[in-house]
Amino acid sequence: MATRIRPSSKRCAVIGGSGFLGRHLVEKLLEKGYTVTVFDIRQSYELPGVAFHVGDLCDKQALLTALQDVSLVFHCASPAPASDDRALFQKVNVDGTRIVIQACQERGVQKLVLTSSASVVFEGTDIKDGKEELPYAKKPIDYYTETKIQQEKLVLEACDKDKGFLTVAIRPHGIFGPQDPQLVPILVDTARRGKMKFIIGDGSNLVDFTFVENVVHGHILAAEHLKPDSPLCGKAYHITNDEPVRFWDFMSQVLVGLGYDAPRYHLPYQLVYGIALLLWLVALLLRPLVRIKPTFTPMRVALAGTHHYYSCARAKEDMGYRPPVSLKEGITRTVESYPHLRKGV
Ligand SMILES: NC(=O)C1=CN([C@@H]2O[C@H](COP(=O)(O)OP(=O)(O)OC[C@H]3O[C@@H](n4cnc5c(N)ncnc54)[C@H](O)[C@@H]3O)[C@@H](O)[C@H]2O)C=CC1
Ligand SMILES: CC(C)CCC[C@@H](C)[C@H]1CC[C@H]2C3=C(CC[C@]12C)[C@@]1(C)CCC(=O)C[C@@H]1CC3
Repeated sequence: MATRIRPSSKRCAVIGGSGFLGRHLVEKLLEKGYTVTVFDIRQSYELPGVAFHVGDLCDKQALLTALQDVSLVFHCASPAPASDDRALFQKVNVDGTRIVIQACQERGVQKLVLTSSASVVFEGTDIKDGKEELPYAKKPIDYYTETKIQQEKLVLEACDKDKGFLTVAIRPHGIFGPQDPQLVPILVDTARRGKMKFIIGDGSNLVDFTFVENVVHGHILAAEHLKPDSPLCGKAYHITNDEPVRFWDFMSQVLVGLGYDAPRYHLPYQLVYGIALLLWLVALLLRPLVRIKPTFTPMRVALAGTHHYYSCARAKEDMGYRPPVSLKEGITRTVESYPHLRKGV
């Protein structure tokens, strides 16, 4: 009788592996002896031993080809939050994630680890030491968050021990580190245009910024602890640096590290949020004629002016998570990795 040979548990695929988090994850997986396939709409680098499949995750056939003999899938693909494109978020994060789940099941993949976001519970008001039990945001702050909620629900509901298909969601927050295309580049661009002089609110709001290697560590721990009898099945986990920091202190440390002045003048939060909302509406109305991309979007202003930090006690308890890199060390390594963004360069 022919027996089906299960693929090795060290054969994995990283969907979105050409991105910021994806690439760091791929490098660490290789270091740990995994065989890695990357599936992404673009190929942004080359690495010996990594098989690249360029394709759209909405294309099931392309996914089925890439997932052959793979037992573990990390899904960390998403359109960038800044794209603010409702149809694209729906297509990739929701419809595309359904296709990822189907392709995994058809290919006999045993474990699916989703990169979700701690923002799935954020509605623009303070969250202090937020636990995973917090309800999903009823009024998500933007289309990106709205579809990340639906994506996470789809993946967690697909967990089925009887069918041998296990799922878990990692919720990182404010990922930063070398090669990040978002946080530091946007910050420096705003500073170069003379717009980083102001602190929104009183500057005392605490938030999580998480070094990318810690987020990678959380993903790999989750994959390795995800077993039929483990508490991880079908659950979400916050992965943070476990060192909440004042939003404006973090911004100032990065800016000063790169030779720019720290923001100094305070502006009332409600006023800036109102202006950002107005600009966003104007940009939306003018979209058929001209594409305007405001720097201070309502989402960014809300993130800059409220408390939003999360407890990672569940990850500590269930998978022994401890952040390997401190915030101080993470900031130093990040600043050193952007010599081209230094003031005057
Ligand atoms: N950067 C952050 O602060 C946070 C990010 N996340 C999540 O982490 C994940 C990774 O984010 P980053 O690395 O920051 O973003 P990124 O933009 O650097 O990487 C995303 C990757 O997904 C790929 N992709 C997009 N659409 C695709 C499609 N249709 N088919 C195949 N590949 C596609 C992109 O080409 C890109 O390489 C995302 O799911 C994001 O929602 C969660 C919390 C915070
Ligand atoms: C212009 C300034 C007020 C702010 C500049 C920095 C911002 C670009 C970043 C500060 C917090 C970041 C953040 C994200 C993107 C970049 C920031 C807004 C996310 C929205 C990325 C995707 C997520 O899932 C949540 C993140 C929260 C923090």
